[in-house]
Amino acid sequence: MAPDTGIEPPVLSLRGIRKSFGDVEVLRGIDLDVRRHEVVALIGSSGSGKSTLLRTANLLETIDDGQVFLSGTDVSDPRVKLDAVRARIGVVFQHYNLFPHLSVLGNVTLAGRTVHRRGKAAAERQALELLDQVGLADKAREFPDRLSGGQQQRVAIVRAIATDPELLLLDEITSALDPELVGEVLELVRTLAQGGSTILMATHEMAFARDVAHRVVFLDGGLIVEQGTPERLLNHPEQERTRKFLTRFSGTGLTPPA
Ligand SMILES: Nc1ncnc2c1ncn2[C@@H]1O[C@H](COP(=O)(O)OP(=O)(O)OP(=O)(O)O)[C@@H](O)[C@H]1O
Repeated sequence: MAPDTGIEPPVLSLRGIRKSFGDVEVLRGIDLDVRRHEVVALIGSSGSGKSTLLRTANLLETIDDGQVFLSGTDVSDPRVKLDAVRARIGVVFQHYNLFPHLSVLGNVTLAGRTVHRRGKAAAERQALELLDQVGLADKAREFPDRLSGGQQQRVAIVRAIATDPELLLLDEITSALDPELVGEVLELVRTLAQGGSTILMATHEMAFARDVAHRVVFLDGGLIVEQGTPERLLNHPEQERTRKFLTRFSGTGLTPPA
């Protein structure tokens, strides 16, 4: 689905975000918009601040300076209730973080019940529908430790979308998976992207970013160095730093940049 043309405010708008840990300034003034139905891939070296950026978007990390707007509302205003903001954003982390003492159905149902105060029966019905759509209905009564990593991560994604979030933040969601399990998780993200979800994802999967993202953003030294369509940025980077990063990446033999 094509991104919104710009009449509505962006779903996410980061303005002048700065964040330090001790003496180290990890984000040094980040401006970034994500429009409705847009899929934005955040790339950069390990330690460049991708996760920190995602965490500031969800207000899991306090910011030192700047503002975070969600659909036009300044949610970094201290008077805004954090839970209400987080309920509007789905987050999936590298490690699936499923509740081990709850079944798959329990994990997915809990999200709908907590955020939307849905009744148990309605939440379970919706959870089962979602699990069915991703081919995991037969795992509904299982506990997470009986599932493969790929299946657990797909459940984590279903849990994140069970609340109908305005924005999905995906933080290196395939990094902890065995290579043979990566495909099934990426396939689910591709389906969500094609269905019009608004997604900001930190990823090392360049081929996937090229395929699925509308825009790729290269982060380095706490700044956005360059951004553009996947084709432009990955094939014809304008900045020396982007070129170096992509060359280094291709040198690993993992995910060729072009
Ligand atoms: N809670 C924290 N306390 C102190 N330093 C932190 C904290 N979180 C992150 N950092 C530091 O901030 C920098 C950026 O980390 P971040 O995890 O955002 O990078 P990243 O680009 O996501 O890396 P990776 O690709 O390895 O996940 C790193 O130097 C990291 O050590």
